[in-house]
Amino acid sequence: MKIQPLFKQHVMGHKLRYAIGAALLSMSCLLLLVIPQLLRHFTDGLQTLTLTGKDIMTMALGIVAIGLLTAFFRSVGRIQLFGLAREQERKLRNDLFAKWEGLSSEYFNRQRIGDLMAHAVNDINVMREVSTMGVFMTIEATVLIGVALVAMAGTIHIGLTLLVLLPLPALTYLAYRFRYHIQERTTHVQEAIGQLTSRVQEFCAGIRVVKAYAQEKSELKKFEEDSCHNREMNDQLIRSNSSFSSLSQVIVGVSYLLSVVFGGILVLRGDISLGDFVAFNTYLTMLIMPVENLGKVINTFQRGRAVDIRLRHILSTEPAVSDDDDVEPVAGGIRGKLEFRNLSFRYPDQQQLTLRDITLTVPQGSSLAIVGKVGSGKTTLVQLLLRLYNPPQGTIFIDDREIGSIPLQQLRESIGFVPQEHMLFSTTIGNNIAFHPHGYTSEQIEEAAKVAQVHDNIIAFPGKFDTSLGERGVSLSGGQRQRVSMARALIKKPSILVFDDSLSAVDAETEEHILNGLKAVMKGRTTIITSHRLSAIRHADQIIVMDQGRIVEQGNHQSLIRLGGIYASIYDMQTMNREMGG
Ligand SMILES: Nc1ncnc2c1ncn2[C@@H]1O[C@H](COP(=O)(O)OP(=O)(O)OP(=O)(O)O)[C@@H](O)[C@H]1O
Repeated sequence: MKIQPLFKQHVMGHKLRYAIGAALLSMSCLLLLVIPQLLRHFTDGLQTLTLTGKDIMTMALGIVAIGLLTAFFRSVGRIQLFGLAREQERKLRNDLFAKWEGLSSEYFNRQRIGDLMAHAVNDINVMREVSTMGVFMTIEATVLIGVALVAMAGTIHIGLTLLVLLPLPALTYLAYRFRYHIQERTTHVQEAIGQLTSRVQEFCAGIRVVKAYAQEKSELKKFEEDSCHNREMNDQLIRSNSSFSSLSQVIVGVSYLLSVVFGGILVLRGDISLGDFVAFNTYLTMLIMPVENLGKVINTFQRGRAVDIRLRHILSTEPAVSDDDDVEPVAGGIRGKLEFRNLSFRYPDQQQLTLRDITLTVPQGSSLAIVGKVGSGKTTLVQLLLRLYNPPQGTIFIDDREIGSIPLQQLRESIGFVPQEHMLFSTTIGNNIAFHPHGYTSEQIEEAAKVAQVHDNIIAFPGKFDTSLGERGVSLSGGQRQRVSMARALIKKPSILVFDDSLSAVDAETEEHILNGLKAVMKGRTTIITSHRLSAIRHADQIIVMDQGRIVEQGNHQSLIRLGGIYASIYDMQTMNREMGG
């Protein structure tokens, strides 16, 4: 998908408002340019002693009036243009967030959080700078430089104007030379900030591990290294920026010198009046700032261009998992019959197959348990059911429909998924359970919490269900987090329930309570449980044992024990452990 440059898109969408803002700002610049003409008459009048007190008063009032009008037009124009820039900033952030929401797990596996944050915060700030200072200074510089030069050449002295203009192409050359340099260094700064943000984010997420392993010093050292790198990158950018700005000032200074020396000679020779000389130098003084700003404008647009390319790259990223155009919702809703047909799957960028030739049917309303060693592919199998990754065409069917032909929204709304890592949001416990745009009643929230065996824990908190959680729910224990996460899936009353090792952080007694509570909920719903603990799954209608991505044993608890294979040996070992423990 090709996207137009973002700034161009925004301007084209708000042509009239940009035109009004530009007109108001131009008006203020034009008014400002009247002042040198007033000074010219004033100086000539003084020199010829023809000025009256009334003339002086009129001139003073004129300058005040111009000052007030300039300020008025400038500030209204500024409000208009800056308002547009804020509008663009808001829209870009929303678009970026919406884009990220649509992208699949695969994309996020490849990104560092710090980089994503840098895009959302710093990159968009640069875009705002383009639309505020960039636009503002471009209009100001164009009008001030253009009109001042015409006034200088047309009304004062064309030769002198051309002379002071001579050094200016050097400024353009300079800007050209610095162009890629500054862009490159800006990218390095963004990367360094991304690295720093990732480091802080990772540190905060892993604070318990850092402390438990007494790694504070080494973490601080790593942070210092990143911090130094960030400073170095910023120093390099500052050096480039200041060299550019100093050299441009030297060039402007040369123009000024030429004006004073040769303008002075022209006055002495009587080619121009003293008033002309004063007006000429006032114009030149007025030019210095916009000419200097021209450098900043080029600089800002260069940075903007680099950011624009980056943001457009993100905004045009196609999600790896998305609906085809011809998807049709399953009439009457998904009921929950699952079928895997010769499913083999390899993660993108991986050589090895993670799942091999999985063939399996899970009748609607029945339960399937998946056991197997670490890394045998249990999570991968359930993630494919949610289409967090794309399974190969024709390998997974739900209610006899190929999974790819079911709208993603309907598919995911029909599955209550309790993932291995229990992500809780920094809001109340109630909101964490009722994680749905339409919300749920407090009775439904309490009921789900009861089935997940976390109700009693929650009402023991002073704020009960309104208790606010710290970021990622760190104020709850691992087991409590697991059960809140489970309540979130149960409240949906989905046709398919998936528990991915969801009982690992609860004790045997709580596990028993949860499983008893789940019996009623599971009635009529297809349920998949992956677990390392056989006690959690032995009542499942169907159990599969996975090894290196394959189903190596299949049956129910009794038949697998009779088989005397891997399942039986895990069962023996766990039973022995329990007996030794008890
Ligand atoms: N996003 C990914 N990209 C590439 N490889 C992955 C990805 N996720 C998992 N894998 C690999 O796929 C294999 C199966 O992982 P999976 O998480 O499905 O195993 P599991 O049986 O659920 O393990 P566990 O019991 O530890 O949860 C592992 O070798 C793992 O390294």
